[in-house]
Amino acid sequence: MRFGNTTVLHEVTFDVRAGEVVCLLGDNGAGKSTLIKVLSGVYRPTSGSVEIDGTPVRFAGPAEARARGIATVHQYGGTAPLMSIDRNFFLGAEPVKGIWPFRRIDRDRTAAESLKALRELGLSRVTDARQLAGTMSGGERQALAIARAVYFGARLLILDEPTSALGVKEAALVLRMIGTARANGVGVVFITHNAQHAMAIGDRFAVLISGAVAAAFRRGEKSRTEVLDLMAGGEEFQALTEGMEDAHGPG
Ligand SMILES: Nc1ncnc2c1ncn2[C@@H]1O[C@H](COP(=O)(O)OP(=O)(O)OP(=O)(O)O)[C@@H](O)[C@H]1O
Repeated sequence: MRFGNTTVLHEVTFDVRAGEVVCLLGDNGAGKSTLIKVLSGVYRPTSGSVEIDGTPVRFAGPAEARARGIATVHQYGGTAPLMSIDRNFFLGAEPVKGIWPFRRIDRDRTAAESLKALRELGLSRVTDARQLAGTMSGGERQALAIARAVYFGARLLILDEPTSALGVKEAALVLRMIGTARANGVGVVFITHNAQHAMAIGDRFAVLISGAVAAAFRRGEKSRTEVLDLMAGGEEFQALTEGMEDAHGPG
């Protein structure tokens, strides 16, 4: 993928199968966001191709990618805090009742159906779907966005740093929801800076460095330290912590 004279992605071969979680790791500026935008139809690749079921596809825009089952959830979940949980869940696909021109959203059905779906998908703390989404925690909002994608039949779910702003329990909730998506046969691309989160859920891993896939491996093939080092942040982090020990002096 080039922008003018700047090549942001090259040598990126990357595949995701149904029912697996592929973690895309990489430091800031490695090209993760650009890759997501290519996969989700925001950018058309200047060379190379995106294939679904082995057939090359060209998306005119994100709506076309969504129509082919590619759902993208960004860091803050894409939920509207001042809308109720059920409206967020259905977002334009609400069941309606009545006959035109008296058609209206069937609020009882949206509330009941979204609550049932969220509970089946593991969001058990939600008891009233008419509550504002803003009353949910950050992790619950992420989980809601993932649950919605699974419910509406996403085949590929792209998660852009869904756990990076969350505490441990909240991150665990999101990781569980990623597991639910996988169990439902959805292919997941999980973008993260957090090697621990990646290793908790990933089946395969790809490390992106300066726009190229520098390493690709399966679960269990590398230790956490090796992964951290690969993520280019690893060596720097070690140097940084060693530097800090020096700064504290002995004892
Ligand atoms: N539209 C563009 N035009 C020119 N350069 C771009 C464009 N978009 C991104 N880049 C450059 O490409 C590189 C990769 O950017 P990208 O946002 O994909 O990285 P990233 O891995 O997602 O980083 P981060 O974790 O910080 O979001 C950066 O050096 C960025 O400046």
